[in-house]
Amino acid sequence: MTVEAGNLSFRYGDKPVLREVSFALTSGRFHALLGPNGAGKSTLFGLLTRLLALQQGDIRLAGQSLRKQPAEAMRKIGVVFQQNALDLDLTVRQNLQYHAALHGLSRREARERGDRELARFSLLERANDAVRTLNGGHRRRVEIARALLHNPSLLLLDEPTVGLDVASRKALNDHVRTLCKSEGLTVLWATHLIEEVRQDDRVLILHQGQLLANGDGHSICEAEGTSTLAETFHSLTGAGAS
Ligand SMILES: Nc1ncnc2c1ncn2[C@@H]1O[C@H](COP(=O)(O)OP(=O)(O)OP(=O)(O)O)[C@@H](O)[C@H]1O
Repeated sequence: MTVEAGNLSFRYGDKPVLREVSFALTSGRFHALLGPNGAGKSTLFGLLTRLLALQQGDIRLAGQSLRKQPAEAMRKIGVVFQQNALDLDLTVRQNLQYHAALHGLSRREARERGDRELARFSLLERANDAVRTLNGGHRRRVEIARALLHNPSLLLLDEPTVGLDVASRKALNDHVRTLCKSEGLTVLWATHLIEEVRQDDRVLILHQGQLLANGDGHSICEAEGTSTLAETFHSLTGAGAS
């Protein structure tokens, strides 16, 4: 699904947090939204998911304006927020069923789709376990499975690897990339960690509310005269390079 954001500006009170941010996401591609802490990534996610009301500019999902046809546009989105949003005392399957019911899926559909997603994440055997008994990496997988239950065509993930160890971070990142390829999903993955971004990704670099770079990693490096994205990120934001 295509996403077009035009001229987005946002302020909390009199504090500007996003400044005239414009970008387009290509259907079926993995996009990394890279920015240091406080860059405005979560605020941008808030606008994309309508948790925050647009103040200036517009967002079009598959050509539909969030200002004019919000409900229709929102149905195509799956979201994984930075904070855990699972009920720890419910089982994995109950969490999925609850979410599916919110999206109007029948019990049978919910069960079928839930099990399909869990199988894809190698978690089917944990379906009847309380989420509390899962490790952090598995909980995040359940959150992604849940976000995919209603067959969205855009998956938004806001720093989904926070709190995970290096191996789990890499596994989750690889998994979402595989999904992107196999399902034709459009993905926007927000992170402040350069190691989660690849040179051939579409990359958006956000710093202090401004989009400083937007394009495929190679072209961004070429434009900056650097050889790696880590160097580019460091030279643009002063962060991220070791
Ligand atoms: N509700 C709020 N009220 C006032 N300021 C806020 C609010 N939420 C965020 N901010 C400020 O807006 C700026 C952008 O925050 P945001 O959370 O969007 O950035 P981020 O890139 O997601 O960073 P992080 O990775 O730390 O969450 C920060 O300076 C933050 O302190």
